[in-house]
Amino acid sequence: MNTLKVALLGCGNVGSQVARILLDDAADLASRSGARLELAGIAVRNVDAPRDVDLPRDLFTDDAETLVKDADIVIELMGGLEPARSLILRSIEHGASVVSGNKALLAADGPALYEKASAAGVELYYEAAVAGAIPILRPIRESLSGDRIKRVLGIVNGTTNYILDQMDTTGAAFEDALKAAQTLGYAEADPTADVEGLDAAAKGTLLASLAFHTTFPLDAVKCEGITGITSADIDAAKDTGFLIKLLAIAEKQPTKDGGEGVSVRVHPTLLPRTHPLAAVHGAFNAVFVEAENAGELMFYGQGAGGRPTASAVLGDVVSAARRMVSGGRGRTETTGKHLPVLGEESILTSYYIDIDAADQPGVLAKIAHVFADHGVSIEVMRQTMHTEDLVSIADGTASAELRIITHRGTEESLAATVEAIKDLDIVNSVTSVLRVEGV
Ligand SMILES: NC(=O)c1ccc[n+]([C@@H]2O[C@H](COP(=O)([O-])OP(=O)(O)OC[C@H]3O[C@@H](n4cnc5c(N)ncnc54)[C@H](O)[C@@H]3O)[C@@H](O)[C@H]2O)c1
Ligand SMILES: N[C@@H](CCO)C(=O)O
Ligand code: NA
Repeated sequence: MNTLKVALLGCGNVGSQVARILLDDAADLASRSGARLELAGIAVRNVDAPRDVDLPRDLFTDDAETLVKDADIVIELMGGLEPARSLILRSIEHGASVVSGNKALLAADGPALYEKASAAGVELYYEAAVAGAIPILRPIRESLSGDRIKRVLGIVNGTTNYILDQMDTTGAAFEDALKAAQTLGYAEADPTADVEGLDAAAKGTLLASLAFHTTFPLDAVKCEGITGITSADIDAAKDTGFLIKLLAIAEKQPTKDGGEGVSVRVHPTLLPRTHPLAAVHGAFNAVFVEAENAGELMFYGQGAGGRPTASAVLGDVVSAARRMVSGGRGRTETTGKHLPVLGEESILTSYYIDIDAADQPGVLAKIAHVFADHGVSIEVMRQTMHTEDLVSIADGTASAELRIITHRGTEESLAATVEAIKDLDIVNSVTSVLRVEGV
């Protein structure tokens, strides 16, 4: 049996688990790959740093450049753009196949890296980069390649799903839930990428590129994180039979000339509690795919954490090894469709708007007028009195809460409607504005 040399770059949450599995499960991995997978070395910043997993000291080096020169397969789990990018390029130049979990790098620079790998006849796999352990990239790239995907809705960030779930189920404060997610190893080194939606945006572009065979640039994603979500938003959602999830939504949308384009957006989203994605708790992830012929599919599992993510990495390593043993190329990126990339102005969505208004005759009519003037139609409107104080009702100082869900409209017209409502003299405040899916 041949031996393939495997170089590991990074030994943190994920890398340490990958090293452990490579050593502990060597016999199984060899029989599935058709070659022995020899862990040749692990590149880290500090070879003497304490580690959660007990690994042979002589495997460690701080010289990643030298390590990748002799490798057949390089596993990049350092994160960040540099030196990860240069080391991946160097590995490809030396003829190694590469497995990475680095969504930030792939979303920023994927096309250039896939092209280099393709030209060199080696594989570049990254199943761990989207939704951790869940097999989602390979099913989209291979199993669904005979279908047409219309839309992908993903809970693809474990940290934010954990935070929102804690806020919803235990009433936890945002900061406490974030600290717990960091301790559990879900969060990025800088959790801003998680809570501001950037991590989900990077994953959204990778999903869109594979699903729609069109490269989707990261800077074209409309991205809003969860830092603005208050307990009032959580309570209002609960009260109306919804919950809030941070979704990455990649979809085909009609273009003005009658064709179709692709949009990607990330934002906190209200979902009915009966929606399949509403059952995704804790740091779990799920990707809901709507395809023309397959219909609706849901992929569910652990999207973060060292061991689950290591499972996806090892799956890619075995696939790359098998290719090396049997020869021939795997399926490469198919971005030849070149659909137009749509910006914010073309995105169609529904809004939930919570309005604190005076409880006077004619208030509903005034508010309904603003919607009509902006061409936005209302799907549901519900009114709740804020007071049972008969004096304030009689003298006209009572207030009412209006909860409105709109039909789908453009972001532009919905945002303008909200601004115009805020300006009405009978409106005290607009207390919550969230986008809605699944109604
Ligand atoms: N943690 C998760 O749940 C998870 C899930 C999916 C994907 N990922 C991705 O996997 C990658 C690794 O994540 P992690 O959570 O294991 O990160 P981590 O911060 O725990 O580990 C990073 C490791 O890389 C090493 N490293 C960083 N820069 C280096 C450099 N310049 N030279 C040598 N070594 C260097 C560090 O010493 C550390 O050992 C990231 O790209 C991350 O986005 C992580
Ligand atoms: N920080 C990421 C890790 C998995 O990519 C998350 O919370 O989902
Ligand atoms: Na995955």
